[in-house]
Amino acid sequence: MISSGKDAIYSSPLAQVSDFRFDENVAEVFPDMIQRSVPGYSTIVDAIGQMAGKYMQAGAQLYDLGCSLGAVSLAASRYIQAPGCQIIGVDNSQAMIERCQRHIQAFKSDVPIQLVCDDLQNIRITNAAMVVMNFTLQFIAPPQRLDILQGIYQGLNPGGILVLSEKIRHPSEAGNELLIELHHEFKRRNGYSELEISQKRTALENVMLTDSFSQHEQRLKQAGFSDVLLWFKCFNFASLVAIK
Ligand SMILES: C[S@@+](CC[C@H](N)C(=O)[O-])C[C@H]1O[C@@H](n2cnc3c(N)ncnc32)[C@H](O)[C@@H]1O
Ligand SMILES: O=C(O)C(=O)C[C@]1(C(=O)O)C=C[C@@H](O)C=C1
Repeated sequence: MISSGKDAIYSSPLAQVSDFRFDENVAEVFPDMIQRSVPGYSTIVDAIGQMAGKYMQAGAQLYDLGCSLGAVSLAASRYIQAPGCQIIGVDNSQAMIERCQRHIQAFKSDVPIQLVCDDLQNIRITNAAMVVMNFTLQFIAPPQRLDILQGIYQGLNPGGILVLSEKIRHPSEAGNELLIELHHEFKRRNGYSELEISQKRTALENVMLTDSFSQHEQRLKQAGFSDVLLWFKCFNFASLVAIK
């Protein structure tokens, strides 16, 4: 593993909080940031690996869209047993892809992992037994989300799955506020200050637009998926499996 630091990006008062970007500063502290920000992150990544062990068929591809530092790709590579598989990790952040390459080299995966630095919307999915978007779709402009899911559906082999993890919004205001408060308390317990929590919330406001569970379910069905299941939820973080 290459060295990575502690997330202190929002720890000092900023004159103006700019929109959140997956740049060099974020890439450098990303393992710490995501672990302390997303309840159940390690559980989710490991379970996605287990699903790769079950669903990957001989000669098929797994796409990890918005792969960041490759946590999902590496977890999948530890569980895949089927011969001749390939993992394709895609991210449009150069800083993430460069670090991801170093992580993967350090790990020496048995399954080949190919990295592509591009907008995931330019990637044609083919011969896929599994596609993963682990906290990535939330960063795509809402009008483009259905198109992306349709492309994934078309590129999946019969019986293939999409794992979609997202921060979600509860439809009622009171219910949503409760989930947000529980999430903020999770962050406090992981050492984030009120200033860090509020400045990051501002930074994410325009770039991370969340949908409700039923919006996700409806869109996945509209894209063609025959079954959609919620397999993980903690506060306002959820992970779904959509089966072709
Ligand atoms: C929250 S992180 C994903 C975490 C990662 N999947 C994991 O499990 O550790 C979101 C990632 O999606 C990438 N991303 C956002 N929009 C993208 C796009 N249009 N195309 C490709 N990657 C994108 C970001 O650069 C970032 O690395
Ligand atoms: O920190 C938050 O409040 C988040 O919403 C978490 C979240 C995510 O869901 O992707 C946002 C940005 C960072 O990439 C890490 C985690």
